[in-house]
Amino acid sequence: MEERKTFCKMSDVASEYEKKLVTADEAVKVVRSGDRVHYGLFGGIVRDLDLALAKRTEELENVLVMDTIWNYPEPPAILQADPQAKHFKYLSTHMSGLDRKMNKQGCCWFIPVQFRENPKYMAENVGPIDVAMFQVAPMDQYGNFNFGPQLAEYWGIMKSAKKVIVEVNPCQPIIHGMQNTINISQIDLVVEGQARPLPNIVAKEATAAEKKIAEHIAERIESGSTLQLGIGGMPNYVGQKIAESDINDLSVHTEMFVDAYVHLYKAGKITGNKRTNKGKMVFTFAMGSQEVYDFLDDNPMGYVAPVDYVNAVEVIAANDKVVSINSCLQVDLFGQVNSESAGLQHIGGTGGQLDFVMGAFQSQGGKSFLCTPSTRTNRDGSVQSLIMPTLPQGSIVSAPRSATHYVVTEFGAVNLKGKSTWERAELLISIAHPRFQEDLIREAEKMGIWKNSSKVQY
Ligand SMILES: CC(=O)SCCNC(=O)CCNC(=O)[C@H](O)C(C)(C)COP(=O)(O)OP(=O)(O)OC[C@H]1O[C@@H](n2cnc3c(N)ncnc32)[C@H](O)[C@@H]1OP(=O)(O)O
Ligand SMILES: CCCC(=O)O
Repeated sequence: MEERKTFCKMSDVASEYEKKLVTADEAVKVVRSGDRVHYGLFGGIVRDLDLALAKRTEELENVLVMDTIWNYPEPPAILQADPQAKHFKYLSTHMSGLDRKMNKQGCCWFIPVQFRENPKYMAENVGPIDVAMFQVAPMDQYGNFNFGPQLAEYWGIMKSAKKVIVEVNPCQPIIHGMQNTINISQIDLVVEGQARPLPNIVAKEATAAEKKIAEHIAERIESGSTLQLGIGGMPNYVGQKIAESDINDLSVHTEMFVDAYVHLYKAGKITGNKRTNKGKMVFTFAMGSQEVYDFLDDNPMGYVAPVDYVNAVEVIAANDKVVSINSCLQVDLFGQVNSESAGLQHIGGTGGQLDFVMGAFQSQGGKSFLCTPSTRTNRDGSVQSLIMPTLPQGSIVSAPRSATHYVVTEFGAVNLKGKSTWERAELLISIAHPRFQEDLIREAEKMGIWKNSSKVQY
């Protein structure tokens, strides 16, 4: 990005806005064949600009378009216009269910990332970003546009962006925090988009196994903890269990802000009495129901910050009793955790899972929990154990065995830190489904990681 003035004089703000204001169709004319375009993050991904770019499909070749998680119900307009990916290649640094579907159809690719490092990848590694587009709230009297409840790697993207286009969405809430606005002087073009509510992500109801998992975790949370909860029915149910318990004096330092925090706040459980950013609920993006966005709107307790701050291991660890709760897909008997793939099929990125696993462990009195139901019923009706001897071919190790702290299934929670290979095998088998335990013991014996065997049996 060329050097830009940081701020506009207040008297210039309105005229600068008028000069830069164009329609979506005019704005996307800056995109050329071969360009790399960023579409924005989470609930700030552009819609009107996507529709306008789709109209140019036939005249463009080899345009790379990046996002994080596409959360709208229908695919991007550019891919509806170009389902064979002949003109646009779509790339995601995480992937939602819909991104996964597009991936299976061959028109969406994954970029593996460690979430805290995303700003640096965007600034220095992906190559120049020719056009960065993202949604913002309407401009204020000082010429600043609020990014809404998503910040993560925006400033990294801005460092390498040659052109910056904002799509104003009056439904973007105003979020308090650090580096949470961009000035009109830092923007090339402004498009006034439609007022579109942010994606309403309602957590699934927790299953019976997830409820048991949540209970095992809630038993291990002490008053005075700082929480990081992931997405889904299980973390939400943990929130519900805490709200009903006598656990008190909780704080929030989390990657993603979800509904559970609103419920905990309403139950009087959040005091914000932690060491860093006292009184603030710190996050790098919010994704939840409309209640989350309404709660955070102009709420001085909310504090959005860049992901290289929020997810930095030392920043997480600076608070005491950090409790990190995330889901995974499979765990092997060494304690290696796969949260990303079913064999070769990509499911979702690891995001900030490892950042919080490491940060929580380093925090005084901290704990991280990686959770999975003990079994999965496949489409053909067969049941498989998700505690397995080794991860299947093609699986991704998201948390290495050296990092894994607590693993939780509906049968209990075990702490693997400092444990030998046979102790790990024993602990993990103790929380596997009973119908698979004998098989797992036999496999552990063959692998040389059972107490009475120290040699691999070929
Ligand atoms: C966003 C945050 O959580 S912030 C904190 C840190 N980040 C993370 O922890 C990221 C890593 N974790 C994740 O991405 C998620 O928690 C996941 C993918 C592990 C689980 O997410 P959930 O929403 O609980 O999974 P869900 O049950 O909806 O399954 C998602 C997909 O994975 C498939 N799947 C789930 N479990 C398995 C499994 N054990 N084996 C194979 N496939 C599986 C499902 O079939 C589904 O596929 P489909 O939508 O293509 O049919
Ligand atoms: C994009 C990051 C989301 C996650 O951590 O899962």
